[in-house]
Amino acid sequence: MQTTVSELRNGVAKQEQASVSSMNEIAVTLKNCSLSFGDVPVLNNVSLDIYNNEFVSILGPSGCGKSTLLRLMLNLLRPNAGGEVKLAKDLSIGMVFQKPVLMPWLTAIQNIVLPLTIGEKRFSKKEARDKAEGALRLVGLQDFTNHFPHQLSGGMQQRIAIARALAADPAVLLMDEPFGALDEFTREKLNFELLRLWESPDTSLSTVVMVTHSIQESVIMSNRIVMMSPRPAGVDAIIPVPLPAHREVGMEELPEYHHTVNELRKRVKHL
Ligand SMILES: Nc1ncnc2c1ncn2[C@@H]1O[C@H](COP(=O)(O)OP(=O)(O)OP(=O)(O)O)[C@@H](O)[C@H]1O
Repeated sequence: MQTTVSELRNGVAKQEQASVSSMNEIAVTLKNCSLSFGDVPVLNNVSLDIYNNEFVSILGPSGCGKSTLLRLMLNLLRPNAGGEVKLAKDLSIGMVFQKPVLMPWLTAIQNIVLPLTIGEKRFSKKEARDKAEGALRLVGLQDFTNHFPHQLSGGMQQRIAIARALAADPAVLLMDEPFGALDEFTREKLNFELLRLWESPDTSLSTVVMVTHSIQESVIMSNRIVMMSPRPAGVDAIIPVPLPAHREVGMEELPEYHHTVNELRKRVKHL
């Protein structure tokens, strides 16, 4: 069936694809990945498939190895012998960290342009500027192009960091507690802004993997939740979230939401 533009705008198409993700192509796969820092084992035989078009959250006890898992996916770390990390061919990957890590002496747009003009996949200055302007529009900060980080709120700075990652047109976005440093109000606002960006036909983004400490955030945002065990971490459970595909404010009232939150709480107690 042909997808209409309005369906896409409503975010239905991407989300529906996610709900049948088991039939979709794999975006990132980890097979039998163990990893140690010196003689400290951090990951223990982690196998995980992340599908195109899905939103996956990673939960687990502090220090269990969630960031390490993202760094494996990003190819910044290699697993021990016998482990394998594969990114589907031609898929580009972006990363957003807990803190926005902006250069204080550069304006909002200069912070986004800079990484586009260095490294392997380099754009011309004009292309980089156009992409950065587009990304600022996506996150609603087009009127703050020439502001410096100290002139922006914490939430706005994190939006710049998201825009910086999106400007490079990633298909897969890895996020390490992206909203952990924000107040509850800003955090909830950005949760839904991120979902709308993920659904939007104006971005190349199809897959998000997000580390979070918040059970509630993971349930409201994800299609599946990966619960990690304590270090050396393995996959304790993978929990599908039975909420309607298009997430909206107020779904926290639904029984499916409470059921999933309670199930995760019980699991956390037994870890
Ligand atoms: N570069 C490194 N060298 C040595 N040890 C490291 C390094 N990076 C992480 N570790 C250790 O690996 C373990 C897992 O760290 P990681 O940051 O992946 O955990 P996490 O689950 O993301 O933690 P948190 O939830 O607290 O952010 C920790 O014990 C940490 O001290």
